[in-house]
Amino acid sequence: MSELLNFNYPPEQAVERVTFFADVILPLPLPKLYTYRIPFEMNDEVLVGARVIVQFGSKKVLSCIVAEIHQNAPAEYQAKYILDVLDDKPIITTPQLKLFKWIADYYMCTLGEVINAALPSALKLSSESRIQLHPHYNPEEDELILAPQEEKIIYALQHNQALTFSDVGTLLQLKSYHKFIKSLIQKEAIIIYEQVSDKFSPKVVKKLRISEHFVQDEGMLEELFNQLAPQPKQLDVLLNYLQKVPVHQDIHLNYKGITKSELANSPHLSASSINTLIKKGVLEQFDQVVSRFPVEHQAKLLPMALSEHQAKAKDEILGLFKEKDTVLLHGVTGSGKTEVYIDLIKHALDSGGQVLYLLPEIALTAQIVQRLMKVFGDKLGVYHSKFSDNERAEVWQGILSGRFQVVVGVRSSVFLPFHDLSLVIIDEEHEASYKQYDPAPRYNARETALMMAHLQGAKTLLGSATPSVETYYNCKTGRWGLVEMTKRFGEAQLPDIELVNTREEQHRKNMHSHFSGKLLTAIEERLNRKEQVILFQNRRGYAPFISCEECSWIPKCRHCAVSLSYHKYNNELRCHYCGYHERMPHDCPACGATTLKSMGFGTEKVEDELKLLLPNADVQRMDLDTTKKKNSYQQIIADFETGKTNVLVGTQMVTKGLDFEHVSLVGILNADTIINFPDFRAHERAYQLFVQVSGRAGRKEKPGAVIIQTRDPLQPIFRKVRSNDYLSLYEHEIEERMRFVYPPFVRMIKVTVKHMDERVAENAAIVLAKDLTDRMGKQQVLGPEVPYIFKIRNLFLQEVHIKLPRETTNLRAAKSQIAQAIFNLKLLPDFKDVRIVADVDPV
Ligand SMILES: Nc1ncnc2c1ncn2[C@@H]1O[C@H](COP(=O)(O)OP(=O)(O)OP(=O)(O)O)[C@@H](O)[C@H]1O
Ligand SMILES: [Zn+2]
Repeated sequence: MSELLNFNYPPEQAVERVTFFADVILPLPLPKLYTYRIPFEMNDEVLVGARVIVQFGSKKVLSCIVAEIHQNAPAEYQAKYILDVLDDKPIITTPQLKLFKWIADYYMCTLGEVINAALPSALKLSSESRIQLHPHYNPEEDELILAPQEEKIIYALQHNQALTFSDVGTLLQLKSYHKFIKSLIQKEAIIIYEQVSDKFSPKVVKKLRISEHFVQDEGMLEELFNQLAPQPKQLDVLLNYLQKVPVHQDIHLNYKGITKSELANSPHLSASSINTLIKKGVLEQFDQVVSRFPVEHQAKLLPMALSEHQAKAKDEILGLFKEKDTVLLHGVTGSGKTEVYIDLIKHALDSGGQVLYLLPEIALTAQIVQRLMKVFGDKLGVYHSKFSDNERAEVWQGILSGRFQVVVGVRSSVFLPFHDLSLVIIDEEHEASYKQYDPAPRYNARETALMMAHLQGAKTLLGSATPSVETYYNCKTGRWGLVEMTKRFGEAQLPDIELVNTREEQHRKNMHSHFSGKLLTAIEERLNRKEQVILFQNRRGYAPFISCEECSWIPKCRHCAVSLSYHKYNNELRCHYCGYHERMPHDCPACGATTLKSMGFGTEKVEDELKLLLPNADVQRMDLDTTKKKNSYQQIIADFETGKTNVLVGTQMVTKGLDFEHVSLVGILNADTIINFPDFRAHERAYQLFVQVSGRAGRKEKPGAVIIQTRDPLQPIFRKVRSNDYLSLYEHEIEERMRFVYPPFVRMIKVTVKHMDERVAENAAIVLAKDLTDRMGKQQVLGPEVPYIFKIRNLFLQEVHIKLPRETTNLRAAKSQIAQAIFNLKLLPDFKDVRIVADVDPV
């Protein structure tokens, strides 16, 4: 806790003293850094990257990060003093600060937003607004006209140093008390401040040890034995302690002590004699701070010996790293890329650097962490959002202290305080989930990690069986190195892929709900052979919408322009955009008929129906709905690994990276919705998805098969998927991108205009698009247009797309033009409450 009431700093000091100023990052979306003056006596204490406390505005006290220290007083305002210093060591490293500035710049947001996203909340400070008397206000002397409620507040403040807002509510017995606080602030009778407290709480265990004076020399211990001789039970406790903590061999062992339960864990020891010894002062209790990640994972195994192909790939990568900073490992599914990564990580750690291993999704961490833990033991840190705040803060600090040298994590791990990175691995580099949509910073962890590596002189290895077109293009043009692995590890073969025409099957009455006879038989066969099956459907819930057969009524979200999905397990209709939900009605609210029918299908329905169709299947589902709890991923994956379940149904979570020995069949229930998605990347995405999910089959000895259900088997993409022909996909795509001017030939920035009123949104977008066109030219500005989903959370949306030719654009200048256009728009009275979001490199 810091007392923050010290507003009276001593007057200006003697002249020879050097005056320093600090630019700080406040946790607010402010466009600029604020400059504060460092009180002379804190000159040595204020450090770049550490947290300090400052007063912001006239009413707020906040914690913030020092970004820079210099001697230039701000020209525009009188700098206030820093009030207090919180950290004696930086919690943000210098390369990290540089990276944060790059993110803010590149993704067009503020440093405050970056810091907010970056710091685990346990390292942010919690603050609660409180009020106190204004330092210049003396209720006894100054005459202010106060309302009776205001007088009550002042009276209370004369007797208590401070009140929280809720105290004021209780005091006045009123719900709407804020107006009195506001009025007192205006009258300068009170001020608001924030009580700041550190939220990170270390984990503490209670332990016991022999009180210090008994172990200072051997005589004392002997003396103690004599004293306790008449009490055999107590003597037993002491002997048991010494057996477990042999203090007589090494005095220092006593310092670590033992927990009470460990001490009591012996047949004839009584808890009461332990308590007596504590009371007598023979044993003392103390608190010990322990890690939330106990050191039980000593590295046990050497990495697996690399196969010839793997060793060759590794040598090629290391060779290319001599000339290039970035290399792509393009290896087919199951080619054993992970072992190559492990080998390279070992190599990097041996030479003393840090390693970051990025994965696109939590579902993937479970298996990879297991594999890495065996090799790297407790040097390995794990970082993702299913961890508690305190756990994340501990990983953060573990990297600063050098405890964790290699970290596996998802998107947000690019914010971690590395300072000596030598290798970054970006696994499944093609994944769209590396991009953050909302809120700002709307960063792509792949690009951010590349920049982080660049800033720290580290090498980056991207890996994928289905690289993104942009990445492959960088390799083809020679900017990045390329290493290929074209065969699966060992004897394993790529699976056979078969297409089932669901339109025809329907005619032949060969569809059992959403399963073709062929798929169903194939599943049954595998289960009879004690093999396993993965089924993919790209929607969660039971059905994407319901409809009345009589009157065609379809329930829609109240806040978004989408239909509500039906979730059967809780009989609910739910919006997947805003979370709005309501009970599934029994009969149609429009016409009253009882003919509501679910349309289309999601993972929940697949699970349900399969259980009916094949009663001997042990089906488990993995999607957003079944993985809300902290350990649910691990549980689902472990159950499938051990054979407790034999069919895994899921959304894109089951499609990539997972490695199961006994999966010999993969089924894609409906390929059509994936192919027909309206986006310039749709084709690429569909290819990636089909190849990745197919790649889960036949990874070890058992040969794999894939069944894809579609109404249109002649789609050219299937030919490429079946022959695993990435190159032909790439060539087709890159030609289209060139012809229709899309990335990688241009950078795109999507500007979304949002407003409650459809007309206002539309007009604002027109004005904005016009201004942008005037600035940048017709070629570069597209729109405005109404997106496919035109309303989300009660805001109507309009989009303007900007295309910036990669080779010729001055990106910084272009972004500043865009920012200026947005700024100007907001100055117009009609549009002042329009919300505008710029998304750089949208995916
Ligand atoms: N050197 C090795 N010795 C023994 N087993 C290996 C070796 N290399 C890989 N494997 C095994 O081969 C299988 C496939 O490897 P891995 O999961 O690394 O493939 P991948 O290239 O990452 O595939 P995907 O792109 O599908 O994720 C795994 O079960 C792995 O344990
Ligand atoms: Zn909604």
